[in-house]
Amino acid sequence: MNEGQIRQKVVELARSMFERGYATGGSGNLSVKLPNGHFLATPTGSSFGRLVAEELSVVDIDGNLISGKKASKEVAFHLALYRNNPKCNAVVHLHSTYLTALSCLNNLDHDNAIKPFTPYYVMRIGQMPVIPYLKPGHPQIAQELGKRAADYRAFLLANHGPVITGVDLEDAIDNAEELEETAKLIFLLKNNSIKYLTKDEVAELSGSSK
Ligand SMILES: O=C(O)[C@@H](O)C(=O)COP(=O)(O)O
Ligand SMILES: [Zn+2]
Repeated sequence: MNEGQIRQKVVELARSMFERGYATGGSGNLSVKLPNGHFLATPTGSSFGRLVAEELSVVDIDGNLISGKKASKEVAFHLALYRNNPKCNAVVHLHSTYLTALSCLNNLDHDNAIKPFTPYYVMRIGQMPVIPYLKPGHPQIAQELGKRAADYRAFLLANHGPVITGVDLEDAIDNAEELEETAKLIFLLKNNSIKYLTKDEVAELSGSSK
């Protein structure tokens, strides 16, 4: 895909997420690596439902604005993920309802916020570490994500929401949507005794990609 096609894809997929309730208002941001090594990112304050292809921000790996509107306040953490994980070619950050609700719970396991109970969580995400609460836009979020970038595909920002990566934009969005559905199941199942996957069942799935 050339840059023009990638811009159209960003607008179309972001709108689809907005229309299906994965993003609301002006919350969230996303970015994708361009063929020339720059990054296309959503402008700060933009809504996933109303992105304009020509207005998307282009930044270099150091966060310098190359063209378009001022980039998301979280662009530094997107870049930290690209810098530290060569397999990462797209990043999505959401305030999706169930993952954000999960991010507000006390006593989360900070190594893995979701104990596996469905195979697709293991295949798509594996483990999701929790990043202690920091104000949105805080530069330390980038440091915390950068340290863990090579080992995980998704992260939960405490009292804030998820950050999900992918090998391309579709992959990152599919990961995000499936992760949100997994979080929804946690709340649906909350008064029931969950049969978690056993260590052997998780091990059997861990080698398989989605
Ligand atoms: O929660 C926040 O303020 C940001 O993390 C966010 O989701 C939207 O910020 P922008 O991408 O700068 O609009
Ligand atoms: Zn946010």
